[in-house]
Amino acid sequence: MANSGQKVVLITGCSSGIGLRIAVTLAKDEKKRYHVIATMRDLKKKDKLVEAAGDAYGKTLMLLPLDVCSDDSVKQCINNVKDRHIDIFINNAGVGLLGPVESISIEEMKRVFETNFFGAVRMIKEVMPDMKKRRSGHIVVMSSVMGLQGVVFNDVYTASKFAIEGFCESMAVQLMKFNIRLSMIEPGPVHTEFETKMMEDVAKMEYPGADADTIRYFKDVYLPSSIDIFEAMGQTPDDIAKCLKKVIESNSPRFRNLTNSLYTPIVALKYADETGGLSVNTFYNLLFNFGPLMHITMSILKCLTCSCLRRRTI
Ligand SMILES: NC(=O)C1=CN([C@@H]2O[C@H](COP(=O)(O)OP(=O)(O)OC[C@H]3O[C@@H](n4cnc5c(N)ncnc54)[C@H](OP(=O)(O)O)[C@@H]3O)[C@@H](O)[C@H]2O)C=CC1
Ligand SMILES: CC1=C(/C=C/C(C)=C/C=C/C(C)=C/C=O)C(C)(C)CCC1
Repeated sequence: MANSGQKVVLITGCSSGIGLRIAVTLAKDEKKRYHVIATMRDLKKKDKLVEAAGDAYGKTLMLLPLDVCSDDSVKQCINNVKDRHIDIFINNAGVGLLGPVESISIEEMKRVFETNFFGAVRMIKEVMPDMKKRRSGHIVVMSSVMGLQGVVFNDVYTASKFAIEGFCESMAVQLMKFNIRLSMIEPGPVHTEFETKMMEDVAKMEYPGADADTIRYFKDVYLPSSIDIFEAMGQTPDDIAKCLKKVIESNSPRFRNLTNSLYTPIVALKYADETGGLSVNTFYNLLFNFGPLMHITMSILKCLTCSCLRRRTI
């Protein structure tokens, strides 16, 4: 149970990746300011989290089952929280989807929206009324850089993150009247199971309905560039957890939070040209004209940021 003075934080999708690291980081806060309720849809997957939490498990961290796609599961979980009192709600659960749209069934697309959009909305609907009554609370939504800028062959995933961005942009104004903060975290590539799961799905893909050229652009042009970008720009779940901790500990939390400054110029393109031509053309050139150069550019970038050159000059 939370001590008086401790903030109750509920997080979705804590079986792996970013959610797991956020749960552990907050539960291990040196001043013990947080009582963390880490949730996952299948408690059989708890071992990694429990191990990473160490001594904090059972003290500042507890577990509850929660599937964001189920009304019953969401209600039951929130009803199991003492007085339904949640100070900080972190909506992290999410799934990816990659590939030519022609090859993806509408059912698969709906699953992505069910989790990334309706899952988040279902959670917010459940926790928000109690926050409104108390005139306090902070809702943090794990969006993505793909909630701000579309990325080729990520069409449906991008759409699901744009949807939640639009929802939050509208909600933030109303919530401010109730003294409830709303923040979004917008990471670029992060090394988690998200990446592994998508690559496994891609390896299994047979691309029904897609023509040979589209498959070639996806497999031989997009995928190698994407792997280069993950290698050069990829952050760790710990980077994201630290960024989120700063956001929840700020006196005036930012609404939008890009975690990787290397993405700022990419996102800025659409605001620099209201016709949208600049961003579409730049992305086209980056992928189809400079794609092969991407590997070299990213290797140089990686080298510069890993500080090996700087170390050698000392
Ligand atoms: N990795 C990346 O490059 C980026 C990720 N993000 C976002 O970060 C968030 C976390 O992803 P990440 O940690 O990378 O990926 P992981 O795949 O490691 O983690 C996703 C988590 O979401 C959970 N989840 C999926 N569906 C449900 C559901 N219906 N109910 C409850 N939990 C569910 C998974 O649980 P289970 O184990 O049961 O499947 C898992 O715990 C996502 O919202 C993602 O879109 C944003 C930008 C970049
Ligand atoms: C920037 C960029 C690319 C790829 C971006 C990627 C791969 C982003 C991944 C973001 C993730 C994984 C977000 C998760 O929510 C391209 C299209 C290769 C070429 C053009 C420039």
